[in-house]
Amino acid sequence: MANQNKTDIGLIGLAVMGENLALNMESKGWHVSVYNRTVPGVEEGVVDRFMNGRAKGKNIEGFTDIKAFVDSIATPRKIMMMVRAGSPVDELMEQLFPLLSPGDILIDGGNSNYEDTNRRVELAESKGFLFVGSGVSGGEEGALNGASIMPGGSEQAWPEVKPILQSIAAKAPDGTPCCQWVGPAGSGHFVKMIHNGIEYGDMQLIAEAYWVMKKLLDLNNEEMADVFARWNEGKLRSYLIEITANILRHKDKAGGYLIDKILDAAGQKGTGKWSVINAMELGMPLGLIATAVFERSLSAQKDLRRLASKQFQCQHTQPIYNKVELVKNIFSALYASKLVSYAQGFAVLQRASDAFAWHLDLASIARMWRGGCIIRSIFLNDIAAAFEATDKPKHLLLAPYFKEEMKTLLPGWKSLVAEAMKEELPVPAFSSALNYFYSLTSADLPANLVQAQRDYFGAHTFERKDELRGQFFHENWTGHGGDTKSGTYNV
Ligand SMILES: NC(=O)C1=CN([C@@H]2O[C@H](COP(=O)(O)OP(=O)(O)OC[C@H]3O[C@@H](n4cnc5c(N)ncnc54)[C@H](OP(=O)(O)O)[C@@H]3O)[C@@H](O)[C@H]2O)C=CC1
Ligand SMILES: O=C(CO)[C@H](O)[C@H](O)COP(=O)(O)O
Repeated sequence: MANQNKTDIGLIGLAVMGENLALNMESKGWHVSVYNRTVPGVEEGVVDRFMNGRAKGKNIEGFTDIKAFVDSIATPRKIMMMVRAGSPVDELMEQLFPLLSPGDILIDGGNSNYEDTNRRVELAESKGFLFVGSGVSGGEEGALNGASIMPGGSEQAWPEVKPILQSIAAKAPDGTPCCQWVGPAGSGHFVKMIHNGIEYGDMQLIAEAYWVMKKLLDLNNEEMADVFARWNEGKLRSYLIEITANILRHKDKAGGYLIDKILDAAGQKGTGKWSVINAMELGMPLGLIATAVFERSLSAQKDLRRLASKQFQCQHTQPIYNKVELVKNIFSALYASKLVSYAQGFAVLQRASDAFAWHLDLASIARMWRGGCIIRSIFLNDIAAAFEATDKPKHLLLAPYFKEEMKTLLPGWKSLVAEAMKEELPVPAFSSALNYFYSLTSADLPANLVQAQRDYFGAHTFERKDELRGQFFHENWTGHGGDTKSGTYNV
């Protein structure tokens, strides 16, 4: 009786994601309470605008008082927060704690840092509540019609939240919901962070493909849109390739193409940077995503680039390339580099899973990303299949299918990078991926010299090829050093 007339779920934060998720939930038959803070003179009337606008006539209750909002929800309460990541989540939790009952569930659907989520899961559980840190991807459209949802944290909460979260998730082509339990603590947000890092990589790679077509082939926007649209029918079929074709065709209200009027200074909200920081912490190479992050940073230094461009005139020859052949090579560079990026990203997930005992199911993660999210693409099926194989690959690029793909793509890929370098045209992600591939496939690397240098100046020791691994040696390189060695730990 206590739950009579109460709502099924509460949602806090009526910005683009929260508003659309609330409507999505309602459309799946859930009775929803919504709340947004009111900041006098700054942020007023958000709830009223929603309730009198898109939520009008729907099974949604709006609240501006947080206690009334909490009281309106059936217990155990499920409250999803879709607010700006960082301190707003902590502030909200502090406001909510005194209003909750034991067993209530908080879901953070924002792009929170996974270490914050680790802490919040512990804090909420210490107070008798459950906490789910869930990545949500899909932007405005996904939030409304089906997102990819990556929940982790208090596992006890999963049976309670599963029906709602899976109902609002996208469905993969085989009908499975793109929402499965990821693992404990902040694992859901870690997975979302790597998803976003891969998103950065995909976007940079597509941007480089666009740039080569524009600068070396002199293709116009419609011609480039045709190429992307054609690629979207094949192995590169993906949401980002599809929207790139649409973006290139989009006309500005004032005339001309909008793409040509957008300033080339990219923004970033942190998840790409965190991916790289965490990969470094785990000792894992994530060079393609790092390159994508740094390229956004360099793009933002527009004034400096403008100045530098006047002092070093880059030498582009006239476009004399064979269009068909160059477009084929761009395809090879894009597809092969994308494979490298996903291989790097999944390797970081595996390392994090091992380091934090999360037991991540990489195939399930790949399947979850097939629908709803920004990086959804056809080739995630092949990635899932590779991780599901009985003979699990040590590295994604060593899975039989991808190994053959790389062999086919390599000639066009390296030719494209060489051509672009000669033309002084930046293709940092294509070349970062190629260098990674060359290093990965080199049994020998010049790191012997790095080790010698470290030992020469700091007695950091080295292992020898002619001795068993794990034994560390120091050489008295100058004849006047001592025998004392530095520690052999790696940080
Ligand atoms: N936009 C996107 O494509 C995606 C966003 N996300 C994540 O979802 C979350 C919501 O994103 P989005 O909808 O884009 O909007 P924003 O990231 O702009 O977040 C705005 C919301 O946060 C609320 N907020 C900000 N500060 C506070 C605070 N101190 N206390 C309470 N509420 C606060 C705002 O309330 P107010 O209106 O009062 O300012 C508003 O409801 C973010 O974590 C974002 O990273 C995830 C996937 C995709
Ligand atoms: O999470 C997302 C999609 O999955 C967001 O769109 C993401 O915040 C975009 O990141 P950035 O602003 O750093 O480009």
